[in-house]
Amino acid sequence: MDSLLKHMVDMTGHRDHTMLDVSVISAVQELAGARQTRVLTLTSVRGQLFVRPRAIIVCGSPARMEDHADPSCAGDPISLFPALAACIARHEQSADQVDADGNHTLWLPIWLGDKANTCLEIVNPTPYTSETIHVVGGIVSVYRNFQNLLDYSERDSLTGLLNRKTFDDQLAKMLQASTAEQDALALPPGELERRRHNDEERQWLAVVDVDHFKHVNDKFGHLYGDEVLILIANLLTSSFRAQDRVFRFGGEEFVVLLRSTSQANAARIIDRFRSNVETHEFPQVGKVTVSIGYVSISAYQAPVIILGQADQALYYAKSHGRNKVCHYDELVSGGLLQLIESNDEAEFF
Ligand SMILES: Nc1nc2c(ncn2[C@@H]2O[C@H](COP(=O)(O)OP(=O)(O)OP(=O)(O)O)[C@@H](O)[C@H]2O)c(=O)[nH]1
Repeated sequence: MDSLLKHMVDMTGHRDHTMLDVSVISAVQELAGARQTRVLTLTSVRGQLFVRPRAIIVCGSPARMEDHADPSCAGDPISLFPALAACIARHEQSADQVDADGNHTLWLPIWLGDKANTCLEIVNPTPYTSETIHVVGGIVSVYRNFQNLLDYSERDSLTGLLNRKTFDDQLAKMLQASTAEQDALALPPGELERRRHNDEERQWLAVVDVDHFKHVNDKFGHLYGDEVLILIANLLTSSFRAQDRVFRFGGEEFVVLLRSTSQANAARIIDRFRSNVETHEFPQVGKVTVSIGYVSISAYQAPVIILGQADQALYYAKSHGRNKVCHYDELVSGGLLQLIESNDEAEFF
């Protein structure tokens, strides 16, 4: 019981999804005496569910997060896990299976309403006792409640998108990934960006701002204004990939982090979203447009500089007709904007 309490205190002491994952699999591993425990992410891509491990603990080793060579890959199709697929389809609390080697696998989806984005997977050479299932079930309930709380603090209450607080963490993670790539190639700072060609994959940041939104509020009232923001949030979520991240920055401004794509693709994907908004019929309000500024993310630039560059491109779009997408680097190389220097002083603006 002491051990259970210790794990509960540890799990509920975190304010971060990664640490919570590590903590929950450590607890389950020890209390179930399992051979291996994993946290799986369940992602829906165009109606198909995919399974991707995000944390793992193997008996005798510490828990660790799973690294993925291709962050844009959603994982394996759920059809490779037939027992889990049936469990999700029937909205059940657990599924189990014994494989040819006699290993028992137990899956416990974490249901939040009618969606399960996370699942625990426990593998054991022997069947689970009812006491083990009972204890693990209790941990899963605490995990679910705590995930719910973390989600609540990370999301904007109007649109359900990630909020500004979460943006700082996510951008830092993307910059770290970019730095790791540079370090792996043993290149001096900035060299990776210099060597890149237009068709190479990079990370991107786009700032999206609704055009003449004040006019929407003034003419139709705040409730219709709010509805426009919710519908634009839905268009953002459906226009970008599950691996990209969409944030509401406040007011009528949104930020998108696009993972690993070429310049041509980034331009195409971002313009497709702009066009999706332009062609959407907003109830009562009719037509609404957005302006967008975007920039590639460089590991050696401060977040404030990256945001400042995307903002400059956005303001260029606003002052040149709106309903436009502008690429910061293109504006600079075309002599239409001045380069923002990434020196230490600039960070303080
Ligand atoms: N309904 C609603 N309005 C909001 C919210 N947050 C900010 N606003 C309004 O958004 C409007 C933003 O107006 P401006 O900054 O002048 O920008 P704009 O009218 O979109 O003009 P441009 O950006 O130049 O195209 C203001 O009227 C704010 O009151 C919100 O959560 N809901």
